[in-house]
Amino acid sequence: MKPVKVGLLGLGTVGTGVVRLVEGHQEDLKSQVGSSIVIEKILVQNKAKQRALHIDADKLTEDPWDIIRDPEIDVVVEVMGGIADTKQYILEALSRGKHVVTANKDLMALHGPEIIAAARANQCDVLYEASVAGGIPIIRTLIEGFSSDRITKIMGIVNGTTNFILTKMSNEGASYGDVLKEAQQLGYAESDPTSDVEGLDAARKMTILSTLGFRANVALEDVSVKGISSVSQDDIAYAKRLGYELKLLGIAERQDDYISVSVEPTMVKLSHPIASVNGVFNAVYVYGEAVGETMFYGAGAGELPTATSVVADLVAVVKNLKLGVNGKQGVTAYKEKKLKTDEQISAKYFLLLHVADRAGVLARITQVFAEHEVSLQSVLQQPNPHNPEAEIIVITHDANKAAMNKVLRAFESLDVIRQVKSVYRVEG
Ligand SMILES: NC(=O)C1=CN([C@@H]2O[C@H](COP(=O)(O)OP(=O)(O)OC[C@H]3O[C@@H](n4cnc5c(N)ncnc54)[C@H](OP(=O)(O)O)[C@@H]3O)[C@@H](O)[C@H]2O)C=CC1
Ligand SMILES: N[C@@H](CC=O)C(=O)O
Repeated sequence: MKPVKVGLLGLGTVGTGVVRLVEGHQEDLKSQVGSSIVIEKILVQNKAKQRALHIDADKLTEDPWDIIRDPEIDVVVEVMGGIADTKQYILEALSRGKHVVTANKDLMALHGPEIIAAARANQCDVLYEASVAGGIPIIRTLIEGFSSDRITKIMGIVNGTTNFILTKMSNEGASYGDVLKEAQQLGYAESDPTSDVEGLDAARKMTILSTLGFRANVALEDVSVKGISSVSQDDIAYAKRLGYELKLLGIAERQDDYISVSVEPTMVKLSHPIASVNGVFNAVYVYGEAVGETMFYGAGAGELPTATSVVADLVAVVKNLKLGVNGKQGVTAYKEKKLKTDEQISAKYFLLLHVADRAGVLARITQVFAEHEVSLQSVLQQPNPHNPEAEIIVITHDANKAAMNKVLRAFESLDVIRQVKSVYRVEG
């Protein structure tokens, strides 16, 4: 078979890893697919920029159409990021019969169905394994490994930057700002790290995972999102004292065909395997009705881990080329989603309340929970280290989200409560 020619859009953290793997593992790749894989041209923003790798100058271009419109290019690998321009390049590449591999979760979460339909119409592959959980092959696992099962829960640490930050805050007492800078230097964070710390990156990944896992048309706006920017050292310390780690979790659940998807900082019981997933590592816990509990673990971001997923997709495209089956994989039709109401969403909650330190306070607070039928697992009252008043820590039993919201609204007008300091979901 003649060499397969690749046009690479982007030569940053991930693009550099892709070049290293394709060049460094060339013989091994060739032995798997029967032809060499050649990176023919590379799109960058600035050809004059110093690069971590030596690349022949004539391979670099600042004009995307040099790649998209080149009839010699068989596969476009998109690792430049962004949405509007990238979508245009990918759709044009597909219309010209080129296969596409992308690491772009922003694009796939928003426009995945349209891009996949365009690929199918042109009998092309569009593969996006690296878009979720970096080096963990979770997308292929959900599509193929779970094809015989019915998944009811997908829960994961799917953002490496925030897990890196929370781990360093928890284990080393490091400051949020310093660790975020370190994550940026290590190439983990998005070009605008707001999408990492505010949970949007994780929400995009959970949109992709829940669409594939539940085989339903979940959209980004269906995901309720809260990030970690308001998590304090105090919250982390309390979590630890009570036997939990605070993690940014994506949680997708299905019950009787009703779905909920959220991203939120969550107290995870230390005995749950997700609690010990640290640093830039990601983990995705999947519960299938038949298989029971499973968990997939690995590096969630960074040059080579992410590049392994991109290059594995490239290998899959070339194998499909050999078999003449491009554009024929994947789920052909997703079910119309049904979203759970707040009354149908059930979880345990942790609350940290700053309260007046006087007789009867605890009774008035527990009364509010009782009025809304939220039952309590544990209640702890102690002096508040920051002022002369007191703190109450409550962990509820499973409660529906609507009832919890009513409790929180009632607390706004309860004079004995000075401040609802923190509210977190609890898992495990
Ligand atoms: N970093 C990671 O760990 C992971 C990243 N991803 C995704 O992979 C993609 C790439 O991420 P990453 O490698 O970190 O990004 P970087 O910012 O490190 O690299 C982006 C690359 O694309 C080029 N580029 C960006 N915009 C343009 C443009 N408009 N025209 C031409 N070239 C452009 C840049 O050129 P130049 O070099 O000249 O600036 C650079 O080479 C993103 O979608 C990201 O979300 C997915 C999983 C993990
Ligand atoms: N910024 C992302 C990169 C990988 O998707 C993360 O931190 O997980």
